[in-house]
Amino acid sequence: MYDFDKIVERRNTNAMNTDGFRQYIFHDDGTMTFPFKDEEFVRMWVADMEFETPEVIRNAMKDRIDKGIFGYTKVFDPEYYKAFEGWCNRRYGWTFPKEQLVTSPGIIPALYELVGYITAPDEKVLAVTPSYAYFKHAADFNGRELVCSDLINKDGYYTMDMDDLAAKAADPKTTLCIFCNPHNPTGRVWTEDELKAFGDICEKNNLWVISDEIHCDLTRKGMQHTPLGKVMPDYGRLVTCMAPSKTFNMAGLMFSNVIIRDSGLMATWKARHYDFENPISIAAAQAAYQHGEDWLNELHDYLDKNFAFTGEFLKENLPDAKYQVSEATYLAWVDLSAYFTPDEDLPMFFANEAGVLLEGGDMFVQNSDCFIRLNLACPKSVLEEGLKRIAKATLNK
Ligand SMILES: Cc1ncc(COP(=O)(O)O)c(C/N=C2\CONC2=O)c1O
Repeated sequence: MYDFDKIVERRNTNAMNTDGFRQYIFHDDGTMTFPFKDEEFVRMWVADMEFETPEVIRNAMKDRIDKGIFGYTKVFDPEYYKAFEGWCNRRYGWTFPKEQLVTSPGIIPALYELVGYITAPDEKVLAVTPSYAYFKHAADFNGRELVCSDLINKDGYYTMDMDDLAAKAADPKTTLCIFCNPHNPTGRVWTEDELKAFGDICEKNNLWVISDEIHCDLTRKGMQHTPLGKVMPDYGRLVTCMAPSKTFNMAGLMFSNVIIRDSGLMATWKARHYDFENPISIAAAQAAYQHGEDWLNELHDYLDKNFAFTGEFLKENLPDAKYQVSEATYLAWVDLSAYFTPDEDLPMFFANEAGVLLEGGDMFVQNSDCFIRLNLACPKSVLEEGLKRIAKATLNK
């Protein structure tokens, strides 16, 4: 019903994906040159999708535009809470009272604020690694030390090192954990048992936890996301972050959900957070949760096929690459340590030798040497071209 094979032109739309890669990946000041024109690159880096945002969402945005005025706006209409809470209840069997829900122009801005609201200047933030770099940036921005607990990698399947987490959580100066559930970049969907073990460590050490669940709607068929709040139903020091931005390719609309249980932290948020919102973003998010399910189900089918194709391709063309289908996200995490050494700059190599833009190596804080992360949320034809170029450049190096 939906055309995920369609190539959508993104240039001249101020897209990070097409125009921001030099600065973000290579910290370039605009002088860097490559043996490829910008339009010749296969873009598999930043986590947004090459698929059109569902028409049902775009129609809701157009309807709001037709109302004609875009003055100061907040989420006053209870229909938004009903749509989002209904989504969580239907899909995850999890719910929360309306007074715990606030919104933020993105989860990263919320993390930047919450680290400052929750931790004192001399306190530390805990995260598992490899990690989405912005977890470290949120600590850095607030002048807090990030303490890393390396995930255990067993043939491409990652698990939490509970003994290491327990030891690091026991430090009285470590007061907050930013937890990625599901996990970017390894793609893990944490099981209830893993979440309970993690939750026990947090509870024993009275740790604040921000559970970043932005990827929760993007699971492979048969995988079930469990909100951390579901296995810690009575834990007051939990903040849960979710958003339609990854799910429906609307990150540019800057709209996400923050569920704060602690009344004291909520009071601080309400006192310090600038809570006006973009009226078109509210309309889009509400339509996503009310009417986005059909499109999402078809997206799941398409992504599952892209992950399966990637596995077959690597087995045939880069047999020493280690790869497991990600249980969630649209990001493939590929171990190329059989072909590269830790000192090699993989994003630079693949940009110059393959004309592929990807993230990898030390872009994920630590515990990520020789890995590349591939965005598979693109038409199959684009994925195939990207994989062919990656394999050719790797084998010819
Ligand atoms: C775990 C996680 N949290 C938050 C965000 C961003 O939230 P926002 O501020 O957009 O609401 C991302 C986006 N991840 C990206 C974006 O580009 N590459 C990535 O890995 C993410 O992976």
